[in-house]
Amino acid sequence: MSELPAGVERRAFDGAERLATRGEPVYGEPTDGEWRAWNPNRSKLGAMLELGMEAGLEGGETVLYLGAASGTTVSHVADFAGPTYAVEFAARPVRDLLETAESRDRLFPLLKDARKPETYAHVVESDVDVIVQDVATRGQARVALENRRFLADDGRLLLAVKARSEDVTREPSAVFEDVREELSAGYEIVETQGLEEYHADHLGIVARPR
Ligand SMILES: C[S@@+](CC[C@H](N)C(=O)[O-])C[C@H]1O[C@@H](n2cnc3c(N)ncnc32)[C@H](O)[C@@H]1O
Repeated sequence: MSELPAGVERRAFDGAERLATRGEPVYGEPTDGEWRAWNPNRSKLGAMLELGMEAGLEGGETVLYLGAASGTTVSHVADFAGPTYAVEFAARPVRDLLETAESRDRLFPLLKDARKPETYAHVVESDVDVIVQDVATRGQARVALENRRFLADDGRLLLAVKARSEDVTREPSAVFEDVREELSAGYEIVETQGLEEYHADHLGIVARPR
């Protein structure tokens, strides 16, 4: 089991041990004082941590988060990380994301398309420590490759691949194999693990830039 980053703890909520961060609640999750439970069923990164994947997070990192939606996961990230740039291209969830960011001064929502990194390259600092990606769109490997330019040489990609977003008709394992293959053009894969305990047909990938 890899260690949890500083600022993420296992704590008891109603008698059950759960991951938790400190911050304002966002999606109706249980709280205990300033701690809020991190629901792995609603968060691929939460599932990756729950499963003990080698995310390499220590806390305080600079993060580029792709596919932030309304902020369920990125709010937890901004609770323990440093500057957290949250890219989401759908206007509606970004409205909620902006609200989430009000109580988090290290969270920077960006209404941008993750396939067009040149449109936010002037905002996101270079050499980020971590890219977290959960875009649920076709071309997930390409998105990771195109955003690699932001990642420090010793940085990490924490990627959740949704098989059905690539092709609903194919076997997830075949889709995952293709994604791994395509990713290898720019990344060395450190670890993969199926997330099905929490998210059907999703693969968690930890990778380093080549
Ligand atoms: C599964 S949801 C993300 C959930 C979120 N990561 C969480 O855990 O709270 C996928 C999101 O990716 C967004 N998305 C898909 N393609 C995108 C793109 N090219 N650029 C930015 N966001 C994208 C969708 O609008 C959607 O909100």
